[in-house]
Amino acid sequence: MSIIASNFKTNHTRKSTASFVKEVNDFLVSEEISNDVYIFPTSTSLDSFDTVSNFNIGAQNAYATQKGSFTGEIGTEQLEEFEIKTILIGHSERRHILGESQEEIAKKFSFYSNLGYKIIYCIGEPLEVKEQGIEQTLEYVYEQFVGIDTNYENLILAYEPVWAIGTGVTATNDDITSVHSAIKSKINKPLLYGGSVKVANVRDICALPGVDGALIGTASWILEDFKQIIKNTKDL
Ligand SMILES: O=C[C@H](O)COP(=O)(O)O
Repeated sequence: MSIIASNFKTNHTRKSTASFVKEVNDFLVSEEISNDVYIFPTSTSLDSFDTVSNFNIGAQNAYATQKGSFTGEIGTEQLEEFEIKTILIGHSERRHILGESQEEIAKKFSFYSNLGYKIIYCIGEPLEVKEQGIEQTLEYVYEQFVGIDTNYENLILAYEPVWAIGTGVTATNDDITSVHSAIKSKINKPLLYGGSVKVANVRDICALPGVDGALIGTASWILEDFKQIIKNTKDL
């Protein structure tokens, strides 16, 4: 069954997040949707939300600590206040804009997996690598598994080609299936696709072999679009 996840990135306020989450929850109930749905709000919008069991709220990021002197970061003390047990790790914006190294990412993965968190772990290649071909792409992607326990039971993977994120350029079905089938042949975990997924293409993408759902940014920030995305994949 398709997994649908929304990464709010640096969008929505505490107030708009609360109403968004409530609307999505009501929608899942009224439409009797049993797919797993996730929303990753900003850290400032985390809260104790009242949600059905297949709807989870997660953190976009947190430091590998319970608490301490890590200015600007949050740790498990802040997450546990709201019973958050789900986290995104390895997102390309943290790798490429915020400069997180594979070593730091692996440390974070190890910390949160030891605590049993559900981890959505992101991988994906930049354009210059994609242009070198599928072998180089896979080589690059496999490097992003260094230090990562891919047998971890609470792991979901998300393949997000950097060149497709927020650009409106979705990977072709062939691009997606070739990378997904290669990853799937090595790692037996749910694998989401992310990168310019929207209402118009989510169903086709989620129906591809080796695709277990979608991690969505831009299109998921609009409530009506996110609800439609969930509806379009209800039976997949
Ligand atoms: O985490 C989500 C991805 O970065 C995809 O973002 P996008 O849907 O805006 O391309």
